[in-house]
Amino acid sequence: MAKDTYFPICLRMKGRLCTVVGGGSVAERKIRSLMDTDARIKVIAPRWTPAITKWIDEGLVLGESRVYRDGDLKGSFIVYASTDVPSVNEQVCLEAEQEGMMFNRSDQADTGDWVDPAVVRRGQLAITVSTGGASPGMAKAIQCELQQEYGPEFEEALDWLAGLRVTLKETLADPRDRQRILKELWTEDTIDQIRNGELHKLKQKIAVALEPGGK
Ligand SMILES: C[C@@]1(CC(=O)O)c2cc3[nH]c(cc4nc(cc5[nH]c(cc(n2)[C@H]1CCC(=O)O)[C@@](C)(CC(=O)O)[C@@H]5CCC(=O)O)C(CC(=O)O)=C4CCC(=O)O)c(CCC(=O)O)c3CC(=O)O
Ligand SMILES: NC(=O)C1=CN([C@@H]2O[C@H](COP(=O)(O)OP(=O)(O)OC[C@H]3O[C@@H](n4cnc5c(N)ncnc54)[C@H](O)[C@@H]3O)[C@@H](O)[C@H]2O)C=CC1
Repeated sequence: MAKDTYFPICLRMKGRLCTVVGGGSVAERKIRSLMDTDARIKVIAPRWTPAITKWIDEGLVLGESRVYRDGDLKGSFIVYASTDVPSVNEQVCLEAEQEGMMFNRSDQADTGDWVDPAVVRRGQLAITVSTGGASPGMAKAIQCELQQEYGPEFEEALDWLAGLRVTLKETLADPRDRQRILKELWTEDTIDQIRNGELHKLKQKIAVALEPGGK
């Protein structure tokens, strides 16, 4: 049978309620990932890991210390069914489906609305890897490689690029002018220059392009 092809998008999570049912190592990983965003996070489980306990104590996560009950998902934007009991996960997914909420089922790759990718974050840069459930181990291995290849210098470079874009929008009225200048940046060696911490070389390219009569 043909495999599903998943559609990658980046969701805006600010203020949205995400409910995680289950409090084990998988739930912990899902919550850790949600905590990179400004989502509101609720976890429902009779027992949870020390890391989850700490987040609840710190007020970063709302904890309901009990088994899942029908109706628990009220108000959720997205839902994780992440217990180690398949019949419970099934119930959670059923409620989510009835309520029209998107859900992820941790114990079944091909059930649910999405699968989580492995992510490397460098500030606003998010590099995601997905094998669509075929091999989470491979996704993780590629994530480890990308972590080495794309270090913290990419966060700094992206901050600068974002600022540059804002400035150009403010100072150059014609979008074609902005595009011409920004295209000058992206030559074969730009990524290596960022990697080598040579942001000044990017700044130089922009300065040249901005000169009167510049390229
Ligand atoms: C479908 C998916 C659903 C979902 O969770 O969204 C899913 C499902 C399952 N994972 C299983 C096993 C493992 N998962 C990991 C690791 C990660 N799993 C993640 C995502 C996903 N896992 C989604 C698909 C992603 C994709 O394919 O690209 C990552 C990328 C992100 C994250 O979880 O946030 C995170 C790595 C990144 C990180 O750590 O940051 C490891 C490796 C390890 O832990 O070292 C193992 C053991 C090795 C192995 O099996 O390869 C099992 C089998 C359980 C069993 O055998 O019983 C199932 C259930 C099934 O296959 O049905
Ligand atoms: N998506 C992924 O990356 C992976 C998924 N899995 C799958 O995810 C499942 C969970 O894995 P772990 O977190 O390692 O299990 P775990 O055993 O560490 O944690 C299970 C959690 O579910 C809670 N729970 C049990 N019954 C519940 C109920 N009725 N209501 C609410 N919470 C309940 C437990 O209190 C516990 O917090 C595994 O069974 C496996 O099938 C496993 C490895 C990776």
